Amino acid sequence: MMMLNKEQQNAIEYSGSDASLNQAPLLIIAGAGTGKTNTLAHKTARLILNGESPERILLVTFARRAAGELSSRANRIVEQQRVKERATPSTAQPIKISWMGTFHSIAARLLREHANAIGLESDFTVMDRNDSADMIDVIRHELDFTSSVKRFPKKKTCLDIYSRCVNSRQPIEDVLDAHFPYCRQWHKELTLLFAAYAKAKMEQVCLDYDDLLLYCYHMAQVPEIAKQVREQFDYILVDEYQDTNVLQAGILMGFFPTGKGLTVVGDDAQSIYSFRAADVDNILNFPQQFTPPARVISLKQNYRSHQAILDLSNALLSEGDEGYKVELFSDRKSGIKPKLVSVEDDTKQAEYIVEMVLAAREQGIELKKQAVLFRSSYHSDRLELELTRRNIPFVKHGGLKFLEAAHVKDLLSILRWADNPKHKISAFRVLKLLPSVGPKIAERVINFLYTKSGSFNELRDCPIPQLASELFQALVKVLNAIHTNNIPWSEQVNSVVHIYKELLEINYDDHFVRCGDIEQMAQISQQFPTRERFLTELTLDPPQSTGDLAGPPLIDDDFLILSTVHSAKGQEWNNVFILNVADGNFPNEYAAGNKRALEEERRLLNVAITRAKNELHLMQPMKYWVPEQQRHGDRHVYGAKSRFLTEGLLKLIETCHYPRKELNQKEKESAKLAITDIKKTVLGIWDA
Ligand SMILES: Nc1ncnc2c1ncn2[C@@H]1O[C@H](COP(=O)(O)OP(=O)(O)OP(=O)(O)O)[C@@H](O)[C@H]1O
Repeated sequence: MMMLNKEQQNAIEYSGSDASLNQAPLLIIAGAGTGKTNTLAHKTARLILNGESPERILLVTFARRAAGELSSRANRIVEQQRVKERATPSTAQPIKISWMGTFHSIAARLLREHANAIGLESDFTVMDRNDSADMIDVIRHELDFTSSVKRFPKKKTCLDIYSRCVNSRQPIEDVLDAHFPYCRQWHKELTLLFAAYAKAKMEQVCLDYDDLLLYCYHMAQVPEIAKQVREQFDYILVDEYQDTNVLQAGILMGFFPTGKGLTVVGDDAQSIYSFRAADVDNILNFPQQFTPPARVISLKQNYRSHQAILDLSNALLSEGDEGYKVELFSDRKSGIKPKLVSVEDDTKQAEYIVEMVLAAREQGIELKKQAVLFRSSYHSDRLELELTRRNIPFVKHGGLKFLEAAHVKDLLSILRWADNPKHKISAFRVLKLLPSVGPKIAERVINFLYTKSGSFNELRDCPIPQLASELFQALVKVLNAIHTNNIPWSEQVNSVVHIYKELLEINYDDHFVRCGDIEQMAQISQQFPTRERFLTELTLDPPQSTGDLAGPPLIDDDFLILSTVHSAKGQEWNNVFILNVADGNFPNEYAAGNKRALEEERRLLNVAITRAKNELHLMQPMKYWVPEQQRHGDRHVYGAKSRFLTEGLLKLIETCHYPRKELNQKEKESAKLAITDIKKTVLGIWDA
């Protein structure tokens, strides 16, 4: 078992739950790679080994994957310890912490448990973001906001505004002023729209992501319920606290106002979710919320990267405005200096990466120990082409989600509709899969169901075009059987798959390809104990691919990792390449005039840098491709040197050009300046 350092040990042993000692809650400020996950796993294991009941531990993580990882690590530690104590293999069952998951999934469970006390139906459906946007879209039209000459904000923008208001608990005027100034004129209409949206969700017994937190926040302020929840848990461990928003912090404070048994872990220098209204002040102000203030333990020893990489991270953060709490150090004092590689364009960028990745593999570093990180999903387009051409396997994280594939959505819609007959959006989607059924007929069927108070059985008498009749009757049978739980959960998805395969064939030319996903989905569903848990968890934290839920791929599979920086959080690789480190991208052009936004960009680059163990390559193309720009269509943009790469940082980096050419002394001097701004200026003359 690995040796824990002193700070890790202190954090693990600090209980924080002994009221007689007037113990304060605990804040662990853990810099990148300092063993945050490890410390939390040890802390959980220690509680179990001390005889605490797993049932009374609440574990809140940022993503479902992190919860699973934490629990299996804690299990391994408990197992090792038990074996050590008895010197024989343990026969005890693995520990099961049933109350673990994201804020959203914990909120959903608590709301269902206390639904009756707060006037909520316990069988509410959780809507995903696309469904929410679609519902808003319908209401926008119904309210006739879209027929005016001036363009009303798009459905996704409306949803973003709504979401910001809810998650930041700010009035709509303030949100519009701060984040959507171009929508200010629509303030009245948006208010009406959001009121109608809230009402429609209630009528259809649906909660969206933001509602889960909003309802839970209000529930946490009800003293009787807060007391019950408080008495249910002795220990509350919260990971990635830097990415919580005020609503999430309010939920914690509402349920656990004294902070007894509360430990939160986070890194102020990795807060990168302000677009979801995350507020870095939550972690900075945490200690002062309590009397006595929370105890703070900082983890500074980084076990991931060598010192040259940490020097770069420390320098980047020290030039920021926030006064970050932790300066990292490593025992590995020597290592290859990070590289800044300038290339002509994204074609050369891709060539360089392929060359370096293959060379590293020759030296025994597997592909999956190397990663290419980027800010936006499309940045890897050119590289993906090159990898495919050269037959180099890769897996991409972030970007289009598996659940967004049309056929997977269809399947889930059938199940969701069966679960909640009032779920109009799912009903609409499912009915339109039937031959000869368009929006009008679908609407008629849904209204018919409403008049029959939601009993699927009654739908058998609903008039339907001849061509759809047989499939419709079969569908109604399945919906009814599932809704009434006439067939057990273990068979429900299979019965949906059975009927859906016929619909798949009618609706998609490439149905053979899609069939595999559908069968996998049926398998995956069996990892969840109930239909409700399956639908809720999948909606809240969609897997990126079926592989995400199906467990690790085969041992001999090797593939390069491509990931957005946001999806790379919490991970590490031997060699890391960061694409398009240029102004306009790192930092993003929209952040340029805003101090707080600029700081978040700094943290984003920091997250990317601190994923690397040994080699770090910052790629600096002079121009790179940007598809579908609103005003310009596809085009190349010219990347000027990133403003984060100051003189101070450049001293810590080795700069080079690819393809390599020998530079004379004069060229070396001028290369340091990376004078690409001139091209940008010249082009800028013609910008509208
Ligand atoms: N005490 C220790 N001794 C040796 N290695 C350690 C120790 N603690 C953690 N590590 C190793 O350090 C690496 C980083 O740990 P971990 O992933 O838990 O860090 P983290 O704080 O969650 O990082 P980040 O916030 O950057 O994602 C892992 O490879 C882990 O095994």
